[in-house]
Amino acid sequence: MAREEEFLEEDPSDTTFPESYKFLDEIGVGCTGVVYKVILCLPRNSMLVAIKAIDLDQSPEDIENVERQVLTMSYFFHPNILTPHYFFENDGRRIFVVMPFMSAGSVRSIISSSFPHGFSEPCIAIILKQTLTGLSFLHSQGRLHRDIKPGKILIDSNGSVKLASSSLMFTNAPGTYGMSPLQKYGYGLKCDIWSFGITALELAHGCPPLSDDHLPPSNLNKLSKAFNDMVDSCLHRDPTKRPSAKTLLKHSFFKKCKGSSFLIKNVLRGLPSVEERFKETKINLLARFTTNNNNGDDDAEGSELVPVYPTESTDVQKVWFGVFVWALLLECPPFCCCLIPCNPVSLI
Ligand SMILES: Nc1ncnc2c1ncn2[C@@H]1O[C@H](COP(=O)(O)OP(=O)(O)OP(=O)(O)O)[C@@H](O)[C@H]1O
Repeated sequence: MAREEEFLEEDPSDTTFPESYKFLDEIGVGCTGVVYKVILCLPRNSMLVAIKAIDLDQSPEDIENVERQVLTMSYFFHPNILTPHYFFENDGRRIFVVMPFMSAGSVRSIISSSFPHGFSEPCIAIILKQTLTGLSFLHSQGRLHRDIKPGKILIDSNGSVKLASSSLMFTNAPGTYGMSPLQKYGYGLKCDIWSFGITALELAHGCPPLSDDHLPPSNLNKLSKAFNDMVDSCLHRDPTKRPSAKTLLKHSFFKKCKGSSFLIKNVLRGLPSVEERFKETKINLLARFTTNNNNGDDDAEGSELVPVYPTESTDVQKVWFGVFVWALLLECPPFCCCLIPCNPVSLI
């Protein structure tokens, strides 16, 4: 029996005590808390897992809402969806979500550490195809993802790719931000396709279309027609004209997709561990923070240094503005159809 299946058969009550776990390292941080690499210490089945500690003080949601969302996520079983094993509350302030440990971490952290100018197209195709397969599954269940981005795409050491989520939503969830246009026009799932297109650009260039000066990277035209055409279709200004995830999977860009071994050889081999990469990110941020704090500011000396953790969330409006400027600068880029006003709601 696979170790993961053994773990799931363990008496759940044993796995919902913090004492059952040994916290090893921080491996990431999100908007709502820190993610740790952890060993489950139960005598029979010790194994590596990841635990996301959702800090309820930082979360806009109340505890019942967070628990309901995590519970919903745990019902989705698909090879390309990261399904949490368990969750439990700790001291009334944090919810620990226990999930499979994806040893290569997120695509965002891989890009930041080792691929600042993006991946080769065969690698992009492997990552995106598995992501899209997971997304297509969610959509077939009538669920929106709402947060497709490289930070939510996780890779394991065997090259398998899983889509993580903190907040899956019912397509007809009432009263939620951005939901009214979705309900009115009935194309809610297509906002995930838009985000998927932006994610594809980020994988190809190492950054989303929001760099400080908004200039497109110099290698923008080196991408194949199939890639540009695929992104183009995702970023269509009219959501009804964007393909569904299922249709997109049939796009020629994914036709000759290579296997996971190609990803292992060309991306994962030699990659620093996820904890080393996170440590490096923190050091870099602290250094940048220190420099900014001391630049021409005499009063900064002696002032208290507060380390700022990187959050991997992107400022949506900035991304859209970035795409807008890229499209203008390239005159007739493949994704010029996304020349739209920078109003998030108009895009959804
Ligand atoms: N299961 C996991 N295995 C390995 N690394 C993970 C795992 N889950 C998260 N990480 C790492 O931690 C980082 C932060 O994850 P997290 O889900 O908190 O980010 P986030 O997208 O900002 O979250 P949210 O917006 O839901 O708070 C990821 O980008 C990834 O590098």
